[in-house]
Amino acid sequence: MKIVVDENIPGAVQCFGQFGQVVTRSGRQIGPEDVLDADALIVRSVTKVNQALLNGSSVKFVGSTTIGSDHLEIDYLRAQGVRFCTAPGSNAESVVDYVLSAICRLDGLLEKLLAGGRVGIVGYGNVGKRLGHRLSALGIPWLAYDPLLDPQLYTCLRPLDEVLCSSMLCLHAPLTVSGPFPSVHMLDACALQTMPKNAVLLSAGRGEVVATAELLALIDSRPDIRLALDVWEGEPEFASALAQRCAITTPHIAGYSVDGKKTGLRMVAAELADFLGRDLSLDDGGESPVPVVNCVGDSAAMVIREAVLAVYDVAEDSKRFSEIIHAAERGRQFDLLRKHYPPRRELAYCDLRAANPAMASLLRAVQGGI
Ligand SMILES: NC(=O)C1=CN([C@@H]2O[C@H](COP(=O)(O)OP(=O)(O)OC[C@H]3O[C@@H](n4cnc5c(N)ncnc54)[C@H](O)[C@@H]3O)[C@@H](O)[C@H]2O)C=CC1
Ligand SMILES: O=C(O)C(=O)[C@H](O)COP(=O)(O)O
Repeated sequence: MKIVVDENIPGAVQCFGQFGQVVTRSGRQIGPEDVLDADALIVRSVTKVNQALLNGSSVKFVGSTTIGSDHLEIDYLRAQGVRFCTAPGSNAESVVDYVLSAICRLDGLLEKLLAGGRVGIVGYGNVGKRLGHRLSALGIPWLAYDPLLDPQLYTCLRPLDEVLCSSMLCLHAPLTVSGPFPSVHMLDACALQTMPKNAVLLSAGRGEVVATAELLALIDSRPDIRLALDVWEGEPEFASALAQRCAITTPHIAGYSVDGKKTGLRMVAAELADFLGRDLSLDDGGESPVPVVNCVGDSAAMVIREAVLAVYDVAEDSKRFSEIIHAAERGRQFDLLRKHYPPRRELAYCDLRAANPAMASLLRAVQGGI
């Protein structure tokens, strides 16, 4: 059995090696000739898995170690009887950690939210729900927009115009181009200009959800809006004029925790084992050691900042990105930052300790416990 695997999936060679011969390729360069005689294909979000890639190939299983599925031509895979899977929820906690880190790093934002400033969440799925849960635990008010869910089941759901009117808007919708509520360019000039004064826009779903040209046209007249962008239209290329204007700018790494990647790999490996009717052996080093963080602050904001930034400081990623904004071959540099991403743990896997016992419940809230 031949399994073609994106070379940038940590642990994949060993994991999929138990099922057959593993051949690694650069995800953006996997072409029809690579998969012609393959039985399975394991990808990340950078490989378009469509008719052009698979036509005439022997691939019968496609696994993507990602949450997003916009790179898969699902109708085609179904029509061809190709079994496929993604890894729903695998790195959702990592994305929430990213949002919390951005909140801690944007001057005054944490204090504003703790004092009653509201977060608006667009896309109330695995990421949106976990984000809402963590914000509630911290006592931060929030609302969500998700037109595909029943507002009678989820009372947090509100119309988009109301959600846009928040101190911070967090975009976590998937990229869709059809159906009743396509998300492509849903954040256009009309929507963006209704954002309140001094609002923050954080985008960590897919870059194409924001109409980049319209955002670029707007930002000169709205210097008050602060931007935290992790995803970009046309990755790995990105608009340097937009990146330059961001308070936080990162190369699509919100979901890049060690824990999230490991979960994604395990989910896809389990699906392949099931497809093949084989047992799965997960000899991937088991669980990693638990990092210990000691927090000494004596105010809520101090303790939250200490804990969150000790585990994951988005400013470090933002600094690395700022160094490539004007580089030659920006797209290649963007991919290199992703390829050589430093190990990062999720808050939920850390042992957070407070010197002041009164702060202990706050640290549980940072991790999602209430
Ligand atoms: N920046 C990063 O590193 C990462 C980005 N992502 C992106 O985030 C997206 C969301 O992730 P999950 O929450 O796990 O996905 P999910 O599939 O669990 O939830 C997505 C939610 O968005 C809703 N939705 C669909 N169209 C919408 C629209 N037009 N407006 C508002 N809501 C809409 C859906 O009804 C669903 O409830 C993924 O599809 C992926 O593209 C995911 C992981 C990491
Ligand atoms: O899971 C998703 O969806 C993502 O966007 C990933 O976290 C990042 O994508 P890859 O680098 O794994 O393609």
